[in-house]
Amino acid sequence: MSEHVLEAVGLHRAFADVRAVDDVSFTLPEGGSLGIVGESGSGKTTTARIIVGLERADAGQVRVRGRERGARSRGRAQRLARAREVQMVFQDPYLSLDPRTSVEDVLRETLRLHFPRTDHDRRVRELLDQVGLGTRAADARPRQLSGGQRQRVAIARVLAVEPAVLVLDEAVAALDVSVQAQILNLLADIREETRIGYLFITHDLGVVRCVTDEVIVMRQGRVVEAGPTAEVLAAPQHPYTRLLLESVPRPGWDPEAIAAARRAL
Ligand SMILES: Nc1ncnc2c1ncn2[C@@H]1O[C@H](COP(=O)(O)OP(=O)(O)OP(=O)(O)O)[C@@H](O)[C@H]1O
Repeated sequence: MSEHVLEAVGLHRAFADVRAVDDVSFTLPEGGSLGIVGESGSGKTTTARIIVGLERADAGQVRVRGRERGARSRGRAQRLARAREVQMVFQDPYLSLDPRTSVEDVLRETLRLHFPRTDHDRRVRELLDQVGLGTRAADARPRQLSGGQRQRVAIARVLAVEPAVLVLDEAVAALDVSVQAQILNLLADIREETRIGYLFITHDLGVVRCVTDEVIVMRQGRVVEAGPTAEVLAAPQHPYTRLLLESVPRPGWDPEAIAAARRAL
């Protein structure tokens, strides 16, 4: 068995004449956390969507625990098994939560689908507990919850599937800074407990610093720098990474300042 829970090898994806993803490779160790950073349009989301299976690659391979992730799965059992390999948390959980379904029912639906023969009462309580939602939240509908609570529900739902890898695409970008910190702490705790591997897609170097062990920096579809997060942030080798670091107005980035600085690069 591979020591890497996730491997991306030579991924390519073009849209017309735009090379959105241009020979991207990386590995994620079991229980590890890898950040993908880069400014808007650098290819982060397309890479994430290929990993999850929402987008096809023109070339390259994605392997989970050493097994190639096929393009299409036939049959229900295969589709469910594939879903258990990689799950995704999006920026806005509101869009992916049904407004009429209570938190508890969201979790029950997922558990029924993936684990029809287990005790769901206990597991629902465990999941709520794991994401720091009280039993009172169990009956709530999404609109009755704050943004941070909704993101906790989205995280509980993906944990219910017990995935090998969690892809988080700007998962805290829409939240207030103090709530961001709570969710990032929660994700760090969950990683320690579950050993699920994280792939963090973000434009925010603060997030990368907080929750990743390794980072890759993308520019125009290519990986321009890769390494341990602490090293890359402390001593960036590529001018583009240095530029990204210099253009960080806390707590996030100002895309216009980056664009202006890039033109001067
Ligand atoms: N479905 C699509 N059709 C055409 N072009 C696309 C499509 N998806 C992405 N692109 C293009 O591919 C490039 C990479 O986009 P991508 O969304 O992956 O970058 P990103 O780094 O995630 O940016 P952002 O942070 O803004 O989401 C961009 O030039 C984008 O316009």
